[in-house]
Amino acid sequence: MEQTSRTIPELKHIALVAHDHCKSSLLQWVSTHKAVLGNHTLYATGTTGNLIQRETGLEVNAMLSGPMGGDQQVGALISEGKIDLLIFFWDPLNAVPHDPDVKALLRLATVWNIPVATNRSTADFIIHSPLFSQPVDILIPDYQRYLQQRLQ
Ligand SMILES: O=C(CO)COP(=O)(O)O
Repeated sequence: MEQTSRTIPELKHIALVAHDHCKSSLLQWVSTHKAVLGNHTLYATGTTGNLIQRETGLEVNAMLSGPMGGDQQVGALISEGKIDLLIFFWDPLNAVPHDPDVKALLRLATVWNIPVATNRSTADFIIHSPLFSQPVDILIPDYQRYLQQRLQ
């Protein structure tokens, strides 16, 4: 696949997602970094987003709840280049009914090469990275060229 680049802007669009046993951990992380996160545009799956809003007062664009399609909505935004960073505390110790959607979300984040944290220490590394507070060029699939080649 040919690649092109896009710029992750200084003010980022950040998606926040947590499975039920990981929600308290994500809420603590968001509270710790509330001042920084408040400068960015936040998205989340339904329950996670409403809990963040309620507990921290941060404004969050809440999708549907994960099992009802929220993971897929976040994945669609990633495919459209509308999400710059994914913080997804997924639960490695409990099964969820929408496991294919979880896999699909993580897959699309990898396809579109956005930074992903699946646990708290990675989230800490990301938010403390100098790259977090500046514009960053990332390589992404060159969709237009991909389409042109397929239509030849
Ligand atoms: O299930 C989820 C992610 O797979 C999260 O969904 P909720 O935020 O609605 O709990």
